[in-house]
Amino acid sequence: MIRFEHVSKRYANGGDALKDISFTLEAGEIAFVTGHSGAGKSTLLKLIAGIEKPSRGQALVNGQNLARLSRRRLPYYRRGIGIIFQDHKLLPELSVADNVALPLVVAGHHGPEVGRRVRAALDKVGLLGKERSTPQALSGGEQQRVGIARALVARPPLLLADEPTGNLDPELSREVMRLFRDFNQVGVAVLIASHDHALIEEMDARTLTLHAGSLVSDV
Ligand SMILES: Nc1ncnc2c1ncn2[C@@H]1O[C@H](COP(=O)(O)OP(=O)(O)OP(=O)(O)O)[C@@H](O)[C@H]1O
Repeated sequence: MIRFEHVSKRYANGGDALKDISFTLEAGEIAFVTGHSGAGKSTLLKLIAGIEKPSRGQALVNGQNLARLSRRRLPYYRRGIGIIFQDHKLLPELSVADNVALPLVVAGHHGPEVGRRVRAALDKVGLLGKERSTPQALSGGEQQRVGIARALVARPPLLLADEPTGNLDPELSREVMRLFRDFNQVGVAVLIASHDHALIEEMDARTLTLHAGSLVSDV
């Protein structure tokens, strides 16, 4: 699913955010990316999401060479990736159901199939019955679960999560992690950037550790 070979990233006005990173993530695998603030976690996810381009090395994701990803192809490439943000980025003026439906609508789906898939995604995260609510009417944990439903509604084979539990208490964090495990168990590859060591230990999953842009351990 992901193959990085000697990948480096230097921002135009900065130093090396990533240095000579090599790793693979197989289809259906789950792994954490950890490291202190500024270690390069978000940069790694941004490369995979096609938000930034690698400066050196070869990065392949879902069969796409990221250095050759054109602006025109980007929307198609992105459909293969579900992305979950710490601040979930839900649109406040839309209902929960319409927020979750967005990736399907953008991909050109319409009609009853959209409603059916939105309900199935909300059911998976335990939020059936909140379809007509607005995001503001939900708790932080519920909003995060709406973000997860939206990331997964189009059934992407790869899920990226950047500090998905940053704003949640330990119990809700565990719940979100259980959801990731469930999706992983049905074959979705999951890569989670987090600095929550307690949670990472509890999950007992593969962990890539970055330090000042270098990959210092992969266990
Ligand atoms: N757009 C940018 N332009 C220039 N430098 C950047 C940019 N984005 C990140 N950096 C730098 O790249 C390095 C890695 O940043 P990154 O955000 O990937 O780290 P992180 O591990 O995700 O940190 P945090 O846990 O604080 O989010 C940092 O030194 C940061 O200042």
